[in-house]
Amino acid sequence: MALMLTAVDLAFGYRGVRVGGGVNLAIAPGEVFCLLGPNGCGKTTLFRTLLGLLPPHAGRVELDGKPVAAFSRAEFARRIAYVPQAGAPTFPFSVADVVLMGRASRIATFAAPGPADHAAARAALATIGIAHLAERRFSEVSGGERQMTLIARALAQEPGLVVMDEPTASLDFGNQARVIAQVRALGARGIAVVLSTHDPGQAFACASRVALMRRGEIVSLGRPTATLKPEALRALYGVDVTVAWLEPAGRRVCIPTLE
Ligand SMILES: Nc1ncnc2c1ncn2[C@@H]1O[C@H](COP(=O)(O)OP(=O)(O)OP(=O)(O)O)[C@@H](O)[C@H]1O
Repeated sequence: MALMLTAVDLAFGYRGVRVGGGVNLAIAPGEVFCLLGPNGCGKTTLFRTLLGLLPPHAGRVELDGKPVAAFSRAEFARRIAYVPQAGAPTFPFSVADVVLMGRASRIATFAAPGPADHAAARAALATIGIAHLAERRFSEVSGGERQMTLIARALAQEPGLVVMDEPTASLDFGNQARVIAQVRALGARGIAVVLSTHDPGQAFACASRVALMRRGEIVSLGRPTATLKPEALRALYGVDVTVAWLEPAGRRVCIPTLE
């Protein structure tokens, strides 16, 4: 399902606390949009506002030209999935049950999940490569495995767009690569992804566009090669950065230049 998420002159924050503003965005169908910025700059707060979980302080968020507030949560969830930062879990469900919960917006009230829902959940587990965890308790798998489970849940939802808040945080080297490959695969299947990360190199690996956020404002936005310049990254993070084309990888990489 191709859809378009837009933010117009958006200001965002918490009750009585403005975190950022002046945000204008249009996420196109199937694009991978990466948000970079230092700790505390407002990435999560912006995402929660785009998802309609926090009311805008000013401006508006629209989905296919309609205000997000005009959608019921179920209508919204059939279009947009959210992969939050994997926090400490409290519920004693199995991994398979958590993934099946991604189907909730597609199941009639009071109805049980049907064969198509179980099949979608199984397919999502297999795509993410965690079918072997299906019967384990969500509260007893590792932080990385929980993150992979939440990504599988988003896939089972069959959305047009997935918002992922630092999806590679707490993942080991291999799982980071698998998640970024999965992000690329979603984009290739026409599912848009909006993700935040602390690794600018990941934007080169998967993003069609990247935005740099500083103190709640987007200070630069464009294609990764045009936006992720050493000077811009230095201004953003306060460290010297080397950006270089790495022939064997077939893409640019980005590393801090240590003194
Ligand atoms: N519930 C809240 N009420 C008030 N202020 C909050 C709340 N949650 C976060 N903040 C503040 O909002 C600002 C932006 O936080 P946010 O979590 O959006 O940053 P972030 O860019 O996602 O950070 P990180 O990269 O560390 O995850 C911070 O100053 C934070 O302290």
